[in-house]
Amino acid sequence: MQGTMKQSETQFDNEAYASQSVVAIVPAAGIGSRMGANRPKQYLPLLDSCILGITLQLLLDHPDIARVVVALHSQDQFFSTLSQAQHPKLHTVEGGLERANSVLAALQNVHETNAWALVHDAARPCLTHQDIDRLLAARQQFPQGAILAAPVRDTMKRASADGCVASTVSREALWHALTPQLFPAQELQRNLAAAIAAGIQVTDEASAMEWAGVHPGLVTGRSDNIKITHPDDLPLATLYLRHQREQR
Ligand SMILES: Nc1ccn([C@@H]2O[C@H](COP(=O)(O)OP(=O)(O)OP(=O)(O)O)[C@@H](O)[C@H]2O)c(=O)n1
Ligand SMILES: C[C@](O)(CO)[C@H](O)COP(=O)(O)O
Repeated sequence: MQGTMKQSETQFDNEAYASQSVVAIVPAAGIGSRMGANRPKQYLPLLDSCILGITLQLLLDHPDIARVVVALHSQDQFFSTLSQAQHPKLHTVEGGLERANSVLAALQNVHETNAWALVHDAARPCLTHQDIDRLLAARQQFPQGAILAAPVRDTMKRASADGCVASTVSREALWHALTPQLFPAQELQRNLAAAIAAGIQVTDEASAMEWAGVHPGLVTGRSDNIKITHPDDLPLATLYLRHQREQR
């Protein structure tokens, strides 16, 4: 579709999108139970900062991101120590019990007309501006919204209850959902609120949009955009970030 667009149409879209704010939403209210550390994982040291500090700086530095709204745990004791805490583009809200509640709380702070919400996990500090740019550009092809995702690489198995292989699942059309996920903010807020109220399990923003009948676009993202979940993800993220900084 993009390939068949006339230059004047592309220019029109670029100008139209330029007048619409992009607000980054960062769910950072989790406790990091799988990490098993002595503090919420987003505050664990990473290079010269911590996981959340690196994620926020990356988003604050992007020229197309107007504001960053971060959802924090009600008992958060660490955020005020970050060098980004007083940044004029940064706003905080109190998160909720599940990730989806935290995202919804942050979306309620978005009042800009026709804003786009770019939702990104605090726990994914290895995101690059290159991937953000690719996702923002995809609004032309996917005006309903899109997510970064990675095609499944390995042979996939379905397990049976006894822990054996029940079958091999075709990986043909399977993707890993990553973040950021980009949607019109008002629609996302409406669909997320409705999905939560209906008791639907919403593990990412696309799930809420899918539940409302929307088919978000899939935009191939870099495989180093990992979510730090378990202890052995931290050295991997350190390695990826060092490599990215060497490439700059
Ligand atoms: N109630 C919650 C739960 C999670 N998150 C955030 O959502 C992102 C993805 O969640 P996950 O990696 O699962 O983080 P945790 O919930 O902290 O980890 P765990 O499931 O191991 O406890 C993280 O940035 C986390 O801080 C949130 O804002 N509010
Ligand atoms: C949104 C997400 O990062 C997409 O991969 C993920 O679903 C959220 O974290 P969780 O570990 O699935 O709770």
